[in-house]
Amino acid sequence: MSASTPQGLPFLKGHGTENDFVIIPDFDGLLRLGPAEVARLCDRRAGIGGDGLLRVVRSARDEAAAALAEQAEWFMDYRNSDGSVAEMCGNGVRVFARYLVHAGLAEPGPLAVATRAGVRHVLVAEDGPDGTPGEITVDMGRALLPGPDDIEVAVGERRWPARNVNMGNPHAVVFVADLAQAGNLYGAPEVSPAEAYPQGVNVEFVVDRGERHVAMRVHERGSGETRSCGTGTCAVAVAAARRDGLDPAVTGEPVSYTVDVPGGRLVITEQPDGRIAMTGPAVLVAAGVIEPGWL
Ligand SMILES: N[C@@H](CCC[C@H](N)C(=O)O)C(=O)O
Repeated sequence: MSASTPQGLPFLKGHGTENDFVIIPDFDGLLRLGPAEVARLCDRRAGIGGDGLLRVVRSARDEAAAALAEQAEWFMDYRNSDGSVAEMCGNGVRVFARYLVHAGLAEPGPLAVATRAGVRHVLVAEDGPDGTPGEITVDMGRALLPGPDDIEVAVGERRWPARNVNMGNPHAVVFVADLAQAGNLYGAPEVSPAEAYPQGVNVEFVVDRGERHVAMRVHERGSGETRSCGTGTCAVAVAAARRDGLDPAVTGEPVSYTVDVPGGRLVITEQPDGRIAMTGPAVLVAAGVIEPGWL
């Protein structure tokens, strides 16, 4: 038995600040989606198209999440568009929560989602009276700021020092004078020392827009340049706060940054206990059926 029907495999398409995903409901974990199948589905010309894929499966039905099943009924099996697996996706988890509510699998309000980085607690706001979808806030956990201190990112002849921030997945955050300095980002920026990121890295380029307000571009591991990265915005907010001499653990006061991305805006708040809340939109745009036999 598979998640396919005789008519084909149901899918949806959604995005969070234009970081877009193919959503595959596979509640009982019956599908075998390897890297090649994921890359085909995410192909923007020959497939559905997306920066990544979200497989919706009961935690108890996937060995990667079975241990979390008591805490979170649903597991977000996230893959990058090249088919690689990543620990966490901040925009993806908002879209995932939107799907659960849309499908009647969860109510608006608090909701737990299992991810490879652990359980994430999500708050889905009620839709507005005019039907405008409510924003979604995610407790993204704590940032780790591991060494080394000598990380450098290079694009062409330009080099910058970078901050290593781990949000469950790895990030290198670079402050630049102008976002255009990152170039076309058709290829991955060079990051050194390579040993700092044995599994690859997401790279954020950041400029200041105002007080506690920054803008960024991102080159994502496994997906290339995208129009947003939720975990990246959290990494950027923490790196910007430390650069600005702000640490909620020291002051006892939460610190918020507005982070603009090419696809929209996210608000990131770090609490004195180090937990980071990300608030932003999530949109479902289409639903359909993949032709039987195509995949
Ligand atoms: N777009 C995501 C991050 C997706 C995973 C990333 N490409 C990685 O490989 O770590 C987000 O919104 O956080």
